[in-house]
Amino acid sequence: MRKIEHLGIAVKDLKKSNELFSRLFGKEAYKEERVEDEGVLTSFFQVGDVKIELLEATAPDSPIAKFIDKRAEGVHHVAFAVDDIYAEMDRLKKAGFEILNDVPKKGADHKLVVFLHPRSTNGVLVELCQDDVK
Ligand SMILES: CC[C@@H](C(=O)O)C(=O)SCCNC(=O)CCNC(=O)[C@H](O)C(C)(C)COP(=O)(O)OP(=O)(O)OC[C@H]1O[C@@H](n2cnc3c(N)ncnc32)[C@H](O)[C@@H]1OP(=O)(O)O
Ligand SMILES: [Co+2]
Repeated sequence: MRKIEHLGIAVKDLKKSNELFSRLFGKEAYKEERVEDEGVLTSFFQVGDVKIELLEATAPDSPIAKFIDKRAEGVHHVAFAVDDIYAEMDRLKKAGFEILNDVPKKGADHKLVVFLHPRSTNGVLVELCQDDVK
């Protein structure tokens, strides 16, 4: 794992949270992107080397809707940049972590992503992302 690539923050209302985080960072989100397969609408802010990904649910069964129902708005996941996602999945599987998807999925902002179940990572949902060159 090279570095923290982004922090994912679950929000109820992306428009309102975009305004709030724009005031916090003193700049606008650089993009918004819908990821239908994850049931989310996202926006991204660049803060130094790290990105902040805001996530609003677009369906009631979206992981973001379930998270906010059970808990509250707030930090939802930590995403780490990797160079070879298959090698990292293999390493983590052998090290006893529970990988949630066998095949990397298309994430937002030109990434291939996989998730580790929070029950295998001290309650923190971990995402691995690799640049999607296609
Ligand atoms: C935009 C694409 C991508 C990117 O490019 O960056 C994204 O970031 S998409 C982000 C949204 N997608 C995901 O989160 C996919 C991975 N998550 C999952 O597969 C599921 O959310 C889950 C982690 C397997 C949980 O699903 P499920 O078992 O159906 O939900 P429950 O609500 O029943 O929760 C079970 C259990 O897990 C706890 N939980 C859920 N989410 C989190 C979380 N983000 N961090 C920590 N813990 C989490 C939840 O509280 C339950 O715990 P208990 O109540 O103690 O059983
Ligand atoms: Co993410």
